[in-house]
Amino acid sequence: MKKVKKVLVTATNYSKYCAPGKKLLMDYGCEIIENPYQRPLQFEELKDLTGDADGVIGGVESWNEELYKLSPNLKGIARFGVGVDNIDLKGARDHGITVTNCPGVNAPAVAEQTVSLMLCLTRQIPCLYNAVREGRWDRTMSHELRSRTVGLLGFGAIARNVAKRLMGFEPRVIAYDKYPDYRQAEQYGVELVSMEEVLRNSDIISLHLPANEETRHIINEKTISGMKDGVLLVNTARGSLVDEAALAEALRSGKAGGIGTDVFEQEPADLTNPLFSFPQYIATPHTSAETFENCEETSLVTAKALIDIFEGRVPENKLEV
Ligand SMILES: NC(=O)c1ccc[n+]([C@@H]2O[C@H](COP(=O)([O-])OP(=O)(O)OC[C@H]3O[C@@H](n4cnc5c(N)ncnc54)[C@H](O)[C@@H]3O)[C@@H](O)[C@H]2O)c1
Ligand SMILES: O=C(O)[C@H](O)COP(=O)(O)O
Repeated sequence: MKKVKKVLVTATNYSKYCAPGKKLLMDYGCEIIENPYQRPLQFEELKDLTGDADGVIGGVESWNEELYKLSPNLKGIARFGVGVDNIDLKGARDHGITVTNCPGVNAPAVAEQTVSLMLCLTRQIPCLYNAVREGRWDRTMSHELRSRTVGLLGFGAIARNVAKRLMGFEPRVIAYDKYPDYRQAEQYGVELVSMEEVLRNSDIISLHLPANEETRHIINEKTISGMKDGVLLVNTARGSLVDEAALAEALRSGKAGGIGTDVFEQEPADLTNPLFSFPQYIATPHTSAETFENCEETSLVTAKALIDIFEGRVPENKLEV
C-alpha cells in the first residue's frame, strides 16, 4: 500500500480558497497540515511542523539548512507564488529537495493591484477620501495617465501584464530589464531603455524585479536623486528592493509625490516606520496575489508539482540552481 504523504501548507488563505489543489492532493492520498496562523511562520513554529512532512506548499517564510536538517522526509517545496528569495535553493538541492514556483500564474492579479495603486496615487484617491470624511471639499487637480510616462523596472511576467492593463489608459510606457526581450516589448507597446532613462524620464516608476543581492536597495538615495521631482513610486515586488529610509526622506522633501506599496522590508509592516506618517504613502498587506482566481490556479500548479515529485517525475516548473 502507498504510504500517505504529509503535505505542510504554510501559504496563508489555503484552507478556504484553494479547494481544487487541495482536492487533487487528497485524492492522491495526502494528509494536509495547514498553517494555523494567517501570517508568515517563524523558524520556531516551522520546526515543530516540518518534522515528518514529505512536501511543503510554501509561502514567504524562510527555508534554510537548519530547517532542511530537521525535515528528513522532505522531497519537495512547491512555492505558492513566484519569489524564491526566501528559499536556500542550493541547500535544498544538497538535501535532495526539489523546489518549484509558479511563474506567471499570479501575474494578472499582481498587475491589477499595481495599476490600482498607480491610479490611487495619480488621482490621489485615498487622500481625497480622507478629505471628504474630514469635511474638506478639497477639489484637488490630478494628471491623467495619458499624459504620463510609466517606467517599469524589470520586464517579466508581472510587468508585461501591467503594460497590457495600462494600454487603455494610454500612457507612454518604458522599461528596463537586464535580459531585454524586444519582441515582447513591441507586442506590449513598451520601449526598452536603460535603467538611468527609466529613472530620469518616468512620472511613475513601478518595481517588478526579483529580490537578490544585486537588486537589494536598488531604489536608494542615489537612484532617487536621478528621478523626476514629484515622481510616484509603486512597489508590488519585494520590500528589500527599496531603502525605506531613503523613501521617507524623498516624501519629506517632496522629491517623491507619492508611494504605493504592497511589500515591506519587514513583514508584517512595522507601524513605527516613519513612512506611515505621510498621507501620500499608501500600503496594502502583501495582498497583490490574494485573489480567488489566483489562489485556485496556484493551488493546482503547486499540487501537481508535489505529485510529480512524489511520483519521481521532474516537475516542469522545477527551479535549477
Ligand atoms: N506582491 C506580491 O504578492 C507578489 C506576487 C508575485 C511576485 N512578486 C514579486 O515580483 C517579482 C517579479 O515577478 P515576475 O512574475 O514578474 O517575475 P519574472 O521572473 O517574470 O520577472 C522578473 C524580471 O526581472 C528581470 N531581472 C532580474 N534581475 C534583474 C536586474 N538585476 N535588473 C534588471 N532586470 C532584472 C528578469 O530578466 C525578468 O524579466 C518576483 O520575484 C516576486 O518577488 C510579488
Ligand atoms: O512571490 C510571490 O508570488 C508573492 O509574494 C505571493 O506570495 P504569497 O502569496 O505567498 O505572499
